[in-house]
Amino acid sequence: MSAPTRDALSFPSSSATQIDPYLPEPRDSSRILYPHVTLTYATSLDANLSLSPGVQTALSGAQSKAMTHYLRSKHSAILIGAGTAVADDPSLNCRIEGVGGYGGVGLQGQPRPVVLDAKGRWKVGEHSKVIKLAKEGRGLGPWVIGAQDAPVEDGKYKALKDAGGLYTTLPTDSSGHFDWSDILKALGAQGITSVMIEGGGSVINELLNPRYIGLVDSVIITIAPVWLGKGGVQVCPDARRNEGGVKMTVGKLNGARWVPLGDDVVLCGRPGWQ
Ligand SMILES: NC(=O)C1=CN([C@@H]2O[C@H](COP(=O)(O)OP(=O)(O)OC[C@H]3O[C@@H](n4cnc5c(N)ncnc54)[C@H](O)[C@@H]3O)[C@@H](O)[C@H]2O)C=CC1
Ligand SMILES: Nc1nc(O)c(N)c(N[C@@H]2O[C@H](COP(=O)(O)O)[C@@H](O)[C@H]2O)n1
Repeated sequence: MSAPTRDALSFPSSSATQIDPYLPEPRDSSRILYPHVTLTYATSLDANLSLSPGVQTALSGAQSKAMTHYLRSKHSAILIGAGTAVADDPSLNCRIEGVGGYGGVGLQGQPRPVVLDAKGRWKVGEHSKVIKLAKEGRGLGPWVIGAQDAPVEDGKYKALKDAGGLYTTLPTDSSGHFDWSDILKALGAQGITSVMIEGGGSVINELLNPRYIGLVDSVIITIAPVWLGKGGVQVCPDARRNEGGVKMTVGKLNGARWVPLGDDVVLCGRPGWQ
């Protein structure tokens, strides 16, 4: 057991029971091929994730932030795109009271950070928060997924390896993108049974695209009572169109549940089409 820490967060069980139906079953071995996918992010009233690309913007209040860390404790991995890794220098660990590093045993309850970095944009190293936390025993080392022909700067493999992480590659299509089925199968092959995908804008809009929406099990959105204005990183997926280019259907959340948390509201549901 590690000593409880001052920065540990807590999330009341009365709120947790409202979110739990949207979360993966613990240790669900049927999810080996394709992990359970929870898409989750915080947005403004005008559907922005941040003020502008590359700018970290705090939207979640204290209670919804604790909810995000509760979600992190319920997934075996947490995935972001390189744009978010570069903008935010995120910690990507779980800081809820009782997980490993925050009062719990070993690294129990800590999710594996995964960063999609097809073009080698994220200069991860000793200075990165996620690396420091892994070395302090407060998080797992990150896995970085690059393109097979992407440049890898000196020291990247070592920095990741020393922190218990790794660098791996996947094939890309002609526009340099991984196929999401390949990403999820690669995680499943490493024993990941559930992944929480936090963003940023490109990642979320891709997964809400009609082509991929079937891979997403749950969506959990924190809506903060602010407007960020034009020029932000916006959640706005491609529409589903017929051959003539006319919009056919609208995406929607089935089984929607609204959970007020402080000044924010958390919307949970299962994605589908109307
Ligand atoms: N409010 C919130 O909950 C969140 C806000 N953010 C914000 O979002 C912004 C970053 O968003 P974006 O610039 O859109 O970047 P992003 O985080 O979506 O990363 C985009 C990059 O990820 C890689 N990538 C994504 N999908 C890929 C695929 N299928 N195949 C290969 N590589 C892929 C590529 O390198 C691409 O350039 C930041 O300002 C950050 O602060 C990020 C996460 C959550
Ligand atoms: N839930 C949530 N609320 C916000 O207001 C946010 N800006 C984000 N951003 C995401 O959280 C990551 C930061 O995590 P750490 O606290 O550094 O562990 C960031 O990278 C985004 O994915 N999320």
